[in-house]
Parts: sequence; C-alpha cells; structure tokens
Amino acid sequence: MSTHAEPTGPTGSTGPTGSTGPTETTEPPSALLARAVVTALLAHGVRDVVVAPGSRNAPLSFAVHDAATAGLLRLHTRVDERSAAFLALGLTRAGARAAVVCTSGTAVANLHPAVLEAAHSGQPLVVVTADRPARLRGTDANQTTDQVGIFGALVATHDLAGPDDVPVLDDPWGPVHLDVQLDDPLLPAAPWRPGVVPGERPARVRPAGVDRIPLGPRTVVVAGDDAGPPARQLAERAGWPLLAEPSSGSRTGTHALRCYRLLLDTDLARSVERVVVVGHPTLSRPVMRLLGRDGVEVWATPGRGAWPARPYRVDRPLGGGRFELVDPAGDPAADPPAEVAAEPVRTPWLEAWLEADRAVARRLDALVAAEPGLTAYAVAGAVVRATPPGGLLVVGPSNPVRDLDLMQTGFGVGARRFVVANRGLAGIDGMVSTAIGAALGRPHSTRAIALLGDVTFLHDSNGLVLGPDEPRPDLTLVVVNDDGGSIFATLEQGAPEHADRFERLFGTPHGVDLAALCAATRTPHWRVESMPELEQALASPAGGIEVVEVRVPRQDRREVDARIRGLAAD
Ligand SMILES: Cc1ncc(C[n+]2csc(CCOP(=O)(O)OP(=O)(O)O)c2C)c(N)n1
Ligand SMILES: C=C(O[C@H]1C=C[C@H](C(=O)CCC(=O)O)[C@@H](C(=O)O)[C@@H]1O)C(=O)O
Ligand SMILES: [Mg+2]
Repeated sequence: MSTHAEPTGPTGSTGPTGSTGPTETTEPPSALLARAVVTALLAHGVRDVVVAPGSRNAPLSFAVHDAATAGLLRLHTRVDERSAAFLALGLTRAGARAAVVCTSGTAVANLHPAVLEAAHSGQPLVVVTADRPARLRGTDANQTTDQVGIFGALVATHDLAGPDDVPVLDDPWGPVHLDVQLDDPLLPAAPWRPGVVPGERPARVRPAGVDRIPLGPRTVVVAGDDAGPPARQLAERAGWPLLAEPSSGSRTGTHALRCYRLLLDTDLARSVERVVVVGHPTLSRPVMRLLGRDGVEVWATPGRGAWPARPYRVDRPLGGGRFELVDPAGDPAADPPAEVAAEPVRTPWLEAWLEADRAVARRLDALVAAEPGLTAYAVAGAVVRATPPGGLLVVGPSNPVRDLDLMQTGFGVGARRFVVANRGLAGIDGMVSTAIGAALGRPHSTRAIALLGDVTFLHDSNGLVLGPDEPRPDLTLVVVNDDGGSIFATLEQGAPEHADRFERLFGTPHGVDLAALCAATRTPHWRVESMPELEQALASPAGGIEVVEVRVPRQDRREVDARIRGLAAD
C-alpha cells in the first residue's frame, strides 16, 4: 500500500508547513520542495539528519546543510546508505528523532534493512529518498526505478511532487517514507535561511485504559525488547518473578531473574499457570515453549511493531496502558497507583524463584570461572561491570545478547543501563552504525559500550567510515572474535552429524585481521587475550570510537553451552 498523491507537478507555492525562503521567482521548484520537506522534519522533532551523497538528492542535501548552518539540526554524512540508515535508527532508538536522506536507485534499496528493523520494532525513523519526476517513471531514464512502495506493505510511501504533498510526520510508532520527486535544475539559487520554529518529536503515549489483572494464579512476567518499566512495576506490585531480556527496559529491581532461561526446564517452571507478556521477547526458545505450553494462560500486550499479533495463543489481550491488580474476589488489591513507587511485594512464589536463580547463578559463575582462558560469557560479564549507572550498552544479536542475558546481574531501579538491541528482526546488519547513532543520540550517557560478535562487526565495518568533520561519540566497541558465527554451533545444525558442512555453511571462519581493518579507518584498536587486559582496556577508554577485540574460542561453544543449559534442569 502506498500513499500515492497524484503528481501535481512542480509548484512554487509554500507548503503546508509554511516554509519560507527566497521568492518563488528565484528558487527552482526542487529547492522549494526540498525546503518544505526539511521544514516538516524540523516541525516534527527531527534534529539529526544523515545524508548519503548523491546528485538527485542535492536539493535536500543543500536544505539540510542550510538548516544545520542555522543550528536547527545536526548533519551527518555517510557513504554507505545501509550504514547511514542504521546510524539514523540508532539515533532514533536513543531518543533523538533522525532522518536519512539519499539519492535515487539502488541507494534507496540499501535503506531497507534499517527500515524493516524500524517497522518491526516500532521506531519512528524518517526516510527521505530523492526520485526522478513522475514523467520518467516506467522509462529507462538513468537511476530510475519504482521507489513508491519500495519498502513494501509495511511502510507506506508519501509520493511528493510538490510542497503541498508534504505530510504531517506525527506517527511515533513506526517509520515513514517520503519519496521526493525532484526535477532539474537541482541546485538552489541561493542559501536558505530557514524561518522555522522546530517542533517536538511525537510522544509515544501509552494506550488509555487500565488492565485489571487478578492475583491468584502462579504467574511470571516476561519482558521482551522495549517492554519498559510497566513490566517491572507489575512484577514488583504483584510479587511475581520477572523474566526480563537485556533490552526490555525492565531488567532492574528485586524481581528480575538473571538466569531465567536456565530455570525454564525445572519443576518450578513447570508449575507456572500464567504468563504476562510485555514487549517483544525473542531470545529464548524455552520462553517460547512456555508461552505455547498447554495449561499456561497467556495475558499479553500487543507487540510494538508493524505486526503486533503474537505468534502464540493469547488468552487475555492486554492494552498495555496501566496495570491494576485485583484480588481473586475481583476487588481492587491493596495496590497503590502505578505512579506511586510501592515497596516491592515479596511472595513465597517469588522467593522460590529468587532462591533458584541465585543457586544457578552461582553454578554458572563457577563454570565460567573454571573455563581455561577467556570465554564470551566472561566478556559479557566484564562489559556489564564496565557499564556504569546511566551508561549506554548496545548489544548485537546472536550470542552476545544471549551471553549478556545470562551474565547481567541485577541493577537497582533508577540505576539501569540503557540497553539497545535491534530485536525487531534480530539482524546482524548495521550494528556498528546503530551503536554510533545511539551513542550520538544519548550524549548524557555516563559511558557508551557496544558488545558485538565478530561477524556482526564485519557485516557493518563500513560503519567505521566517517569523514573528518563527522560528529563522533565516545564509544567502545567490544568485539567478541571467535572467527565466525558461534551461535549456530548451539543449534540443530551444530550437531556432530553436520560437522562436514558446518564450517563452510554456518561457522564461516573469516580470518580477518581486525587490527588491520580498524587501521584502514584509523580506528583505535586493542586486542586483548585475558580478563585483566580486557578490564584494563574497558577501564581506560581512549575517547572517540575505539575497538576492543577479544579473541575467544569457538570450537567448544556447543559443549559449554550444553553444560550451561544443564545447570538447573531438574
Ligand atoms: C542480516 C542477517 N544476516 C544473517 C543472519 C543470520 N545470523 C544470525 S547470527 C549469525 C552469526 C553471527 O556471528 P557473530 O556476530 O560472530 O556472533 P556469534 O554467533 O559468533 O556470537 C548470522 C549470520 C541475521 N540474523 N541477520
Ligand atoms: C541464527 C539465527 O537466529 C537464531 C538464533 C538463535 C535462536 C535460538 O534458537 C537461540 C537458542 C535458544 O533460544 O535456545 C534461533 C531461534 O529463535 O530459533 C534464531 O533463529 C538467524 O538465522 O537469524
Ligand atoms: Mg562470532
């Protein structure tokens, strides 16, 4: 589906956003349209714009530069559109509102991975693509393809032929695509002095309504990606165990379990009667098995992204606004309003889980400590310790996010680390740029660290290609280098019977010299081989963007993972 306004042809009129600038007679229509677009971006909270160079988008690039010169936004440039879009996504995830601008043709298609991630994780990324004028569509004019609806049914395209077509950018829950028809002449006659009063990013308002949740059944709360504080508050007010993923925004306080994934094959887990699901849980098959288990009631809020329906049976859909506890008789439980920070409730059910969690965590720490040399689990633990309260932690998919899930010990409420992960589609693409964007978008972070796998890092090594004038954050990229994709070793394809094909198809050893790769972009690089070296590197950031490479083995991953999974099984 695309929002396809009938081309009205170039118009010189000022757009609905009241863009101002040189008179109609002096500026070409392309400049006026570009300025109307940038005016709309500013009016709806965009303060960071990532431009990938091109000729067709020159009117937009000039208008963005003029707005940056006026101090109205921050300009970034990136040569790789895929990295550019993930940089904008990282900025957006961290609370800034960002747009990415590129030229026509294959450049637009390179934005797609980040646009899809934004769609499935509900992020208001703004995508502005330059296009040829409609009269050239369907011809073999240079660099001309069908850009209207290019991101598929999930992301509507606004087809802009003139300033009057510029839409209101007020959706806080997903990406928006503006495809801008730009005709020659493409260069403005004179610089633009934007007479724009910047507006605010559209607020993500919680749904209205109250979800009345009766106490009674043996319940656990599952907090997936982007669940936010309500999941924690519910667990604490009800006295229920909290199974919160690292990027849930809920993994603080006294009820969050560290090793919940290891406890799901125990009698305790088998006695669960109800699960309340908030956010987008993706890390663990045992959690998915719990949600699909006969005899377990699932109460769930809608998912955040473009497909909010859950892949498992939901017995009681929740709105996700406010939770109110009611006692089994249906009367309001002694439950202070969510806004009032109540003393967390302790129940025997919770205590049993907390005791089991402490026991298995002790066994996990002992197992990891007994491993010869550094392990990916120990690296994740060191990264957690190096991220202070108020810090930013960006974590890649595959094993790093799962290692963090196992090793992240409890943080106090209010002392949480802001954890960013692209869990909409769990892609390994764009993670270097996402991390740089998140660090730039959250300048008040006390520290910014990213924990990535080596294949993930290589997949977006272009993210390190920054020009000399680009804004750069202080960011430590910790790369767990096991020379390939180790997660596959823990899955079915890692079984011995597939060993003859595993390395070529899944392990994908690459042997890349990360120091040389970093040297190519003059990115400071440390290679560490031991925990003291790692802790030293983490304790002494060089400033700017730096890479700390930690070499760990991959061949034993399946065996160690199996021992870990067996730590708690009854
Ligand atoms: C864009 C994309 N391509 C491929 C995959 C499939 N995939 C998931 S994990 C993984 C390997 C990741 O390796 P690495 O980053 O080194 O992490 P490790 O598994 O070694 O911890 C791949 C290829 C994906 N999720 N996204
Ligand atoms: C490798 C990909 O993603 C897979 C990674 C891990 C998931 C998994 O099973 C983790 C182990 C567990 O939860 O016990 C797997 C899954 O969700 O089934 C993912 O597909 C990939 O190709 O993207
Ligand atoms: Mg790896």
